[in-house]
Formats: sequence, C-alpha cells, structure tokens
Amino acid sequence: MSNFYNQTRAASSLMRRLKRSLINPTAVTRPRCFTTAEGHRPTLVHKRSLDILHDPWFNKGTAFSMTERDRLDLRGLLPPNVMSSEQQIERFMVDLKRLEVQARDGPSDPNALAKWRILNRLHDRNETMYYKVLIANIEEYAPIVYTPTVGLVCQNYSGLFRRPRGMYFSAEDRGEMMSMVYNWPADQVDMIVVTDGSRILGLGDLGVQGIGIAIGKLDLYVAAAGINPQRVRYSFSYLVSFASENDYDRVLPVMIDVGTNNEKLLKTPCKKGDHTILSTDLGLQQHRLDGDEYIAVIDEFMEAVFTRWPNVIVQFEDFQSKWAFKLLQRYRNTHRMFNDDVQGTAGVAIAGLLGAVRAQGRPMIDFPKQKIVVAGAGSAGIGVVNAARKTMARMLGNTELAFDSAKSQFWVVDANGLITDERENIDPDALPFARNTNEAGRQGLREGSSLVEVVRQVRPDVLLGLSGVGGLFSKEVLEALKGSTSAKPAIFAMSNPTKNAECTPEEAFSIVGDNIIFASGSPFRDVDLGNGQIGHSNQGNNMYLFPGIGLGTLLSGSRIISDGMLQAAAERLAAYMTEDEVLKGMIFPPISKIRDITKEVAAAVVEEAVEEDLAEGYRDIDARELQKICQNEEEVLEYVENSMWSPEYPILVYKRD
Ligand SMILES: NC(=O)c1ccc[n+]([C@@H]2O[C@H](COP(=O)([O-])OP(=O)(O)OC[C@H]3O[C@@H](n4cnc5c(N)ncnc54)[C@H](O)[C@@H]3O)[C@@H](O)[C@H]2O)c1
Ligand SMILES: O=C(O)C[C@H](O)C(=O)O
Ligand SMILES: [Mg+2]
Repeated sequence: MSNFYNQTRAASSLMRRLKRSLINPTAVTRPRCFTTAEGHRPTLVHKRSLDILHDPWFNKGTAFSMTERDRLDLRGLLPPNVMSSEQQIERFMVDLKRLEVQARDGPSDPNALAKWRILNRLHDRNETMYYKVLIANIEEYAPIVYTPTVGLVCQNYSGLFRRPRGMYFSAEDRGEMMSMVYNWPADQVDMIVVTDGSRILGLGDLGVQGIGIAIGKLDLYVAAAGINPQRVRYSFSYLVSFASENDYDRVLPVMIDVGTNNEKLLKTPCKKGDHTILSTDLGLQQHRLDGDEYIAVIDEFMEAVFTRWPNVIVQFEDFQSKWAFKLLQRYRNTHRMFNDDVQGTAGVAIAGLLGAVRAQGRPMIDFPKQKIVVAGAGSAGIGVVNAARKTMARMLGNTELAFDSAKSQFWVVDANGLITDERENIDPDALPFARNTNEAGRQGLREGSSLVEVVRQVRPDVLLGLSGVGGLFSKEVLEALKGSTSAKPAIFAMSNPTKNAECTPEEAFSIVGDNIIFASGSPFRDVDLGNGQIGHSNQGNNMYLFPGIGLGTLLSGSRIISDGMLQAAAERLAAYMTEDEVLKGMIFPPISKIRDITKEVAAAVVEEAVEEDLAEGYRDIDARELQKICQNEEEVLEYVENSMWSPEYPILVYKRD
C-alpha cells in the first residue's frame, strides 16, 4: 500500500514538473540537459564568474577545465592547476587527515589553524560579521588571520583551499590578462595586494600558496584602515545606496603564478591504491620564469589592473629580493604602488630605532650617532639601512657629506658574514653599505666576519635581524651584545613567523639583561622580570604602517607614493608613543590601537601629499578642498576618520531590475 502510494506520488510529482517545464522551461528545478555528438551532456547555466563558484550545485572548483573557465568568465578566479576530481578528492583527504598534526604552530597556540578555518568560513558566509568579530577582537585574532598563523596557512594553502578568494594571473595567461581582469565583477577596486609567492615571510618559496599572505594583509586593510570591502555601488540618491549582485569586493588579493622553484610543490606524485595522482598543489607545475619573461608577466598584470581600475593602489608583498627592488624602481614613479617589505618595513624600523634612542633617555637628534648591526641584506634589511641612512643624513643637515658619512653607522652581515668591499659579486643594492676593508681591519674585522665577531668588535647600540633565520641571535651573540656601548641596547628580532625570529624576548632579557629594548616581527608575550618588573615585548611589524600608507594615498588621490609620504608615515608612528611609555621600553603601541594609529598615519600621508602638491582629491573632495582641510590637523584626522568604513548591516530592500 505504502509502496503504491509512493509510486503514485513520484509519478504525479514528475507530471507536475513536466507540465511546469512545458509552460515555462526555466521553471524546472534541475538544469535542462542535452546530449552532444560526443555523448557529453552539457548543462545550461544562467550564471557566470564568481556566481558560479559560489553556487554549490554548479561549482567544480579547481576541476573547471581551461575551456570551461574561458566560456564561463572564470579565468583568473581559480588557481591555475586544473585538477581531475580524483586529485581534488585526494587533496581534500590529505588535508582532512593531517588536520591534527598541522594544527600546531609551536606551543604558543595549538589551535591556531583550527581558529583560522573557523574565521575563514565566517568570512565566506557573512563579511560584515567577520569584520565585526575581527575589529572587536583584533589583539586576539590578528595573530590568526595575519602573522604568525598566516605563515602556516600559506604552507598548507593547497589543502585548506575551499572557496577561492582573489585572482590568479599565471604565466599561462600571457596575452589574456587585459581581458581576464574583467572577470572580477567589481567596477571599483581600491586596494590590491599582490605577491608572486617567492619569499613568504621567512618561509621561502611557497608558490601559488602565497596568496594567503595577500588575503591576510587585506584583512588588515579592512579592519585597521577601514577600507570598504563591500559591494556597494554609490548612487545618485542621498537616501539609498544601490547594492548589486554584480558588485564584488573592492579589495583584491592577487597571486601572480610564474611557477615555483620549491621542488616539493612540483609534480610530487602521490600513490593512491594502484594509481598515481599528480601533484595536489594548486599552482603551475613549472620552474619560475626569470629575466625578461618574468618582467613581461608583471608588466602585463600592471597594465591590465591599471587599465580597468586607474585609481587602484597596488601593494607588492613578499617578492624575493632579486625582484623586489627592480620592480619598485620600475613602477614607483608611474604607478600608485609601493613595496611593503622594502618601504613599509623601513618605516616601521625607523620608528622603532627612533623609539630606542628616546628610550635611552637621549634626544632623537642623537640617532645619527647610533651604531647599528643588521643581520640580513635582503629586501627588508637593505630597505631599512637605506631609509635609516637617509633619516640620519636629514638630521645632520641633508648635505651630500652627511649622506656619505651616515653609511659608516651600519654593519651589514648576510649569510656569508660581514659585507665589505672585498665581497665578490656583491649585490648592487648592498654595495653602498659594504665596509671598507682597511677600516674594518682596524676594527679587528674582515670580509665575512661572523655575526658574533661583528657584535663583539662593534659593540653596537642596536642589533637588528631581518635574516629569516630563527635563533640567529644565539647565546654567544647575545652575550657579545652585553659589551654594547649603549646603556640600553636594542634588539630587534624582526623575522617572521614566530619560529624564524632571531631570538625570543625571554632569551634577550635573560642573557643581555633587564635594561634592553626588545621588538620582534611576530607577537610574543611580555617577560616577567620579577620584582613586579616587566620586560616589554614590542611587535615591530609593518602592519603599523602599510594600512595607513594605503588609506592616506587613497584619500589624498596622489598618483604616486613618494619618499616624503613614506617618511611622514614613519615619523607619525614614531611620535605616537608618549615619553613615559618609551622610557618604560614600549616603543610600539599595542595592536588594540591599530585603527587609531592607522588613522594618524593616513592623516600624515594626506598632509604630505598635499604639501608636495601630489594630492588630486578623492570622490567629492577635490585638491583645493583638501588643501583647506590640511590647514588644520584636527580636520585632517576628522576627514580620515569619517572616510573609514565600519562593518554594519545595511537595511536591504528588494528592487526589480
Ligand atoms: N617585521 C617586519 O615587519 C618584517 C617586514 C619584512 C620582512 N620581515 C622578515 O624579514 C625576513 C627577511 O626578509 P627579506 O625579504 O629581506 O628576505 P631575503 O631572503 O631577501 O633576505 C634574507 C637575508 O638574510 C641573509 N641571511 C641568511 N642567513 C643568514 C645568517 N645566518 N646570518 C646573517 N644573514 C643571513 C641572507 O643572506 C639575505 O641577505 C623574513 O623573515 C621576513 O618575514 C619582517
Ligand atoms: O607579513 C608580515 O608579518 C611582515 C612582513 O611583511 C614579512 O614579510 O614578514
Ligand atoms: Mg611581507
């Protein structure tokens, strides 16, 4: 009886659906199917682009073939490696099974990766709520969406990948970029963070997985700088803003995949039962392009994004040093761009170095007397010494002589030891800081002297690490720093993530003594020194600058990001800390204040852009209006604050097209 009942119900349901489909063919709940000559049965879809990827019924993720990607405007919205469904499942299963092991990022937070997954799912489901949670709990969750956990996320990104975020421009897309950039459905993009994955934090070449760092940096652009990520179309009406399904995120993470030289990510076949499955990595399975071929890809990308969004700002992130400086020189005078690792880091380090001078109870003007040993001569280390040298020269009167003499305050040590003018094949970017061999000899040093020898002989005021080598400031090196001529030496262990820090604050305070200044790139807890005393562990990370540099540039409408704008940003950060705080060893603010700091930094950038006559205005504030605003510091701050987006649910009303 019940069987008969079920059959009758199924038959009448089928009749109802057929009848409906005869009257209105689009009303069938399942898509209509046809059989082609080859026997495939295509399915008609009435969606394209991201709408397909966000539809669980149609989405195939990385299994969309290249022809399908072109047919459906998906090119660039997925990582470039087209996978079979077996590869997809294998990738998923490997990730699922290693969850336990990979969830650990050292003893500090065994649940960091699990927290990232939960937050990421919230980001996919409800952006407003995601950013509300992030802003309200920034101290707790910045270390999850950003450094250090973002490093672990990048290392595992191929496994963690679920819903794509951002765009992928690959070497295979040469000749297509100008058209594929239109696959991103937003008519306005304010901020792009782009990486080629070649040097992610201190973790090396992570290939396509590096997109995680661009996503993390943009989270801070939204949370700290209040760059509006949402799909709002500004309308002619003061009463209503039109939101449209076709307007997507105005912050865009980008991965330029030119291959990888990380062999682990290249065609590592894995065995599955009797058959072998090719790499489960999401990236191009080839070695990195180099030379002119590489530059041609980056040029094509820049042309494409600036053609579609002429007002966009592009932040270059985690490019290996070999390209970081060259690309910066190539575009910085013609495009709204900057390199965070070179310029953002330099600004943060300058603010920290000036803070360290103040913390010694000396006036900032004494900065040119500081002896600074820098371990690491990559994009970050060289960026810092260049900027510090310029700052010293300015303090000494900005003459050529001052600029020339300032370089003698730095000793740069890389993987091959102290850099001197005897170094063969010296990197041209490091050349100005190569020590004169004779003079080094008089100090008891030579080409290639070890870090410990340099610290012992120079007795520096500051020991700064941007080497990416965890533990480089060994017991021996820190013991040597006890001989510093400074009453309060500064130790900056700036490499990321946590395990790549040159030393921990516990090591620094316990070996060098209580009377030091300590800063690190990734967050560490303060150290209990006993007797109610606290050893402050400052976080010296470019996160205190890049959001303000981007926001200030956007709000000023400057066509380029000048040295002066970057310098103004660094100086504002340096001035943020009070005398009292600095004397207690707090040279950087807590991250809970990041929104306020970013406002200040952005205001300084706007003021400088106006001062240099670079500001062209933003939206309905033109250059002249900006000039007026900039006559009063309070007004600039108000202008910036009022332009910062805060996550609030809008009231939604349905409107027929
Ligand atoms: N705190 C921050 O805001 C911040 C900003 C940017 C970069 N960083 C960190 O700085 C590190 C380096 O970045 P990069 O772009 O300059 O990398 P890079 O690979 O270009 O440079 C690393 C440099 O360290 C040198 N080095 C390697 N081993 C060494 C050793 N044993 N002793 C001395 N020097 C050694 C290398 O020779 C090279 O010059 C990374 O860990 C990155 O996370 C931190
Ligand atoms: O990403 C960070 O935390 C800082 C910096 O940009 C880095 O490359 O380490
Ligand atoms: Mg970086």
